[in-house]
Amino acid sequence: MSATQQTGPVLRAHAVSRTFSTPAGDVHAVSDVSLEVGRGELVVLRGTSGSGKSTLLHLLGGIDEPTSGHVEVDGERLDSLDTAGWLRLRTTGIGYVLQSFGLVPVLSAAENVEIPLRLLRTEPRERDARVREVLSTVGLERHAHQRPYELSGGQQQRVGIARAIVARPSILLADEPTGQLDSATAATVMDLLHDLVHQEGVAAVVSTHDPVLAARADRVITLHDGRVS
Ligand SMILES: Nc1ncnc2c1ncn2[C@@H]1O[C@H](COP(=O)(O)OP(=O)(O)OP(=O)(O)O)[C@@H](O)[C@H]1O
Repeated sequence: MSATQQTGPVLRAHAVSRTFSTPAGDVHAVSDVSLEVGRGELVVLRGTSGSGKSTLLHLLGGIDEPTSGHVEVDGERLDSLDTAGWLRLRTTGIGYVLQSFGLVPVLSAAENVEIPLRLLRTEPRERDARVREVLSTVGLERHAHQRPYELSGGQQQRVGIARAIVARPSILLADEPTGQLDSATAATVMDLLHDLVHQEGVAAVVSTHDPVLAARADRVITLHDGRVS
């Protein structure tokens, strides 16, 4: 089913749990979490360090598998996808924004942003037009040819966000995307995420420790010892 045909929540987690077996015993990182996120909705995940935010984001994005429960993206269960379905989801279904930006240092801003479109073998003219469009959306049209080291932290994260949305994903996941930024820059990046989510109609889940940033969300979910509190 295509993203545009989907009318219900884009992202659904059904009673997901993730337990890690360690030499010191089982760690219940996420316990029985259910949530639904709709198109154009920005949900912030809050919680103290170790409360399970990263683990839950990994489960929502299919980077890790739940010990029990399941996740649906655009109505499809992640645990039922075949290889082709999985590739489609990883290239066009989910965009990730990383705390450390994750940019390729030898590539320009535009070349970093176009990576997902190259993987999708998008035709060059269409690719260039979309890259220009998203760089403009994140306010970096005049920095397209600069390498990451020539950009500020906030600008680098804007490149990371542009790369995450360039293939028009249904879902945007961001783990502490402002964790390496000063508070003023963090606020502008969070505002950008908020505007993008509404503009692009993407369902977003963003983790942050910062209550000021959380206030910009449409909805806040707080985790405590792996459970929604
Ligand atoms: N691969 C793993 N093996 C064992 N334990 C893990 C693993 N990953 C996470 N944990 C544990 O699961 C719990 C939740 O960790 P998680 O990283 O999800 O928390 P968090 O809320 O994202 O923390 P932070 O805000 O510090 O990033 C912690 O007790 C952590 O030590």
